[in-house]
Amino acid sequence: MNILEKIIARKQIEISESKKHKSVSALENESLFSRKTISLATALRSASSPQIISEFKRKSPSKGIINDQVLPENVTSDYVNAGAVGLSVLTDTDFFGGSFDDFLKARQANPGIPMLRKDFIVDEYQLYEAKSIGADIILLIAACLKPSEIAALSQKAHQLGLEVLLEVHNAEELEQSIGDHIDIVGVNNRNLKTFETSIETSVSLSELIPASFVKISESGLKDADTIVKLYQHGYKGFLIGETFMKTANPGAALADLQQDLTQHSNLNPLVL
Ligand SMILES: O=C(O)c1ccccc1NCC(=O)[C@H](O)[C@H](O)COP(=O)(O)O
Repeated sequence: MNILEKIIARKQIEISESKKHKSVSALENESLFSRKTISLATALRSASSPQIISEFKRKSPSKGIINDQVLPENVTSDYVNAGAVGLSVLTDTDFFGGSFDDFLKARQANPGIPMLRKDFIVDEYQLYEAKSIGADIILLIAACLKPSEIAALSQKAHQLGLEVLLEVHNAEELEQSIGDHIDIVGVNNRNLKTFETSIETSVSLSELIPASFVKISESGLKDADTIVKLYQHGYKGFLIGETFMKTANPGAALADLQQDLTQHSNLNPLVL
């Protein structure tokens, strides 16, 4: 089994346990469920410079513990103050050390910013969970869902007012899974078999993504030069976790990157 298969196998068990403990109606009765969601796609579409989606990530299968010394409410507030366009908070516990509690603390501290529930969504029930904790956007990973499942989960997500980020790793996943039901396309630079990251994945897929989609690049992003290069290939957003989280002050690391981006002389996107 590769890592994604292991995560999904565990996730299925977790979902069936969660369903026993909390019904969909109970999730619908949570106070945040009726909250009006905020669009990340709109914020990205209207931006005229590279935008950072900053991730709260305690650990990962590729790196082990990244940072177990910081609090989600502090880090995410610092991210927002440093100019993040959106927040991504891991809610997977077993592989990433995240939780609903982390998400709720981040949401409570930052009521006015789009937040991605970063998890492995394979069941409609998880969309109700996402809505109940105050998420605005959910992730659908093409590598672990059939195109028909992506379409059905997207439709339900939209009914609940959630946006959909489709994550792809290659051209085949992109061609099979993309459709009008997708709000944002994310290209993940991490090879899930080797864990290596290569921004060439984002570069090569950029021209295959129709211009009508807002696109973001995910994983292994470390510096302004790389972000500007990808911005020139049409990426509007950049999902960054480890580069910030591995420092003692993740918010300050984002502020430094923003400063580097501001000073960058080469910010015009390529006309593709
Ligand atoms: O991060 C991992 O090791 C990982 C392993 C298996 C599946 C997913 C994984 N990461 C999820 C992500 O997509 C990243 O957390 C996100 O793109 C941020 O990446 P990074 O900036 O490299 O932390």
